[in-house]
Amino acid sequence: MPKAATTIEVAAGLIVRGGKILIAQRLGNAHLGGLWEFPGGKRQPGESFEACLKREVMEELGLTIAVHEQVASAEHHDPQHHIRLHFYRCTVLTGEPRPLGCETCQWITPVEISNYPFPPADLPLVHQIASGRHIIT
Ligand SMILES: Nc1nc2c([nH]c(=O)n2[C@H]2C[C@H](O)[C@@H](COP(=O)(O)OP(=O)(O)OP(=O)(O)O)O2)c(=O)[nH]1
Repeated sequence: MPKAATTIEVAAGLIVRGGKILIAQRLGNAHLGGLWEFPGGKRQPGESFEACLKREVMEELGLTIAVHEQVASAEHHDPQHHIRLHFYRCTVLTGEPRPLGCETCQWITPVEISNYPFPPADLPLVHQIASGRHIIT
C-alpha cells in the first residue's frame, strides 16, 4: 500500500521594502526547481513559524528580517506531498539579499509578479498581489 503523505508545515515571507517584494528562484535540482517563491522553508520540530522564517531567510539570502502579521495561507496536495504554507509580511532589518540557497533573487513591483512562474499553491496570493490587494510599502 502506498505510504500516506505527511503534512509539511512551511513558513514563507512577503519581504517588502520601498514598494517592492523580494522573491527567490528555487534551486534547479529541488522539488519545484526553477520556479519562483516567497523565501522560506519547512518548519523544524518545536520551532515557531517566526523562528523558522528568520532561520530560512538567513540561510537562503543572508538577511535578518522582522516577521509581522500572517497575510495568507495555502495548501498543496500531491501523492508525495501535503504542504501547508503560512505567509507572513516581513521587513528587512539588516543585510542585502544574496542567493546563498537559491538560484537567484529579485526585488520586484507587485505588477511584475505575474511575469514569474510560481508553484501552484502560491497562485491565489500571486494574483492578489498583482491586482493590488496587498499593500506593499
Ligand atoms: N519557501 C517556499 N516554499 C514553497 C512556496 N510555495 C510552495 O509550494 N512551496 C513548497 C516547496 C517545498 O515543497 C516546500 C518548502 O520546502 P523547501 O524545500 O523550500 O524547504 P527547506 O528549505 O526546509 O528544504 P530542505 O531542507 O528540505 O531542502 O514548500 C513558497 O512560496 N515559498
